[in-house]
Amino acid sequence: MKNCIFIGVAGGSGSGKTTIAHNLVKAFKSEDAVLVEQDAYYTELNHLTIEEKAKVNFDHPNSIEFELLREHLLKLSRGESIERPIYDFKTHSRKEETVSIQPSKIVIVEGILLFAVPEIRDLFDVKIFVDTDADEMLLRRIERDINERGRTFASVKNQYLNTVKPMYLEFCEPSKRYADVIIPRGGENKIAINMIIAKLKRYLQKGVL
Ligand SMILES: Nc1ncnc2c1ncn2[C@@H]1O[C@H](COP(=O)(O)OP(=O)(O)O)[C@@H](O)[C@H]1O
Ligand SMILES: Nc1ccn([C@@H]2O[C@H](COP(=O)(O)O)[C@@H](O)[C@H]2O)c(=O)n1
Repeated sequence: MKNCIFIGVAGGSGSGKTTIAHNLVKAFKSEDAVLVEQDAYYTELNHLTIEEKAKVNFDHPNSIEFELLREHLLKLSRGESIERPIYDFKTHSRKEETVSIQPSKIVIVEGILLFAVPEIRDLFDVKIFVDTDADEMLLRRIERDINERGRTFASVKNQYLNTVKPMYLEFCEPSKRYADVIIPRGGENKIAINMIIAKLKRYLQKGVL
């Protein structure tokens, strides 16, 4: 018997997944909803130099330790806590420390490839796809990667053309077909976010979606 419901929030990089996922979590008491980010599960690449790491295709499903993510989600569903890794985008590696995440009635998971991997997709009770225009996603990514992830414009441009865009078209965008709800325009779509919150509040009161 599952002790929680899983809400998956997928969409392209820069589409607004993190913003939406945080807005959802914020609407509930801290013991009722938790967030697990797919980004925390990027595979450790200790055998590579930082220059080699920067060239890795981080948008292919093989770059993420989905087995560990699945194991952690199943633990949460059994009412057990997890130690979620912490990923550092500046060094392309996992930190030594972890974050303890307690089991909760609502578990929100966000990430670009959640619906592209059947073993993960199948866990979700509700699948939300954040659908934002490619030009807006790219502009947000350029700003964020330069300001927060220690990148240059040239590195963002090369990565976008070589891996981000082709992998989005191959894996992420086609996975939209599995979504139950598609949210246009991303993080600031308050009407869509409030409708989902209302549905989840009803689930907490009545135990049904
Ligand atoms: N609707 C929006 N309008 C403008 N900027 C936004 C919007 N939604 C998100 N952003 C900004 O774009 C960047 C990427 O958003 P984020 O939610 O982190 O996307 P994702 O998790 O899909 O990569 C962040 O800096 C965020 O503040
Ligand atoms: N070392 C890394 C690992 C991942 N990325 C990029 O992150 C994107 C996914 O994160 P979002 O928050 O944008 O959903 C993905 O597109 C990877 O290219 C990276 O640049 N470096």
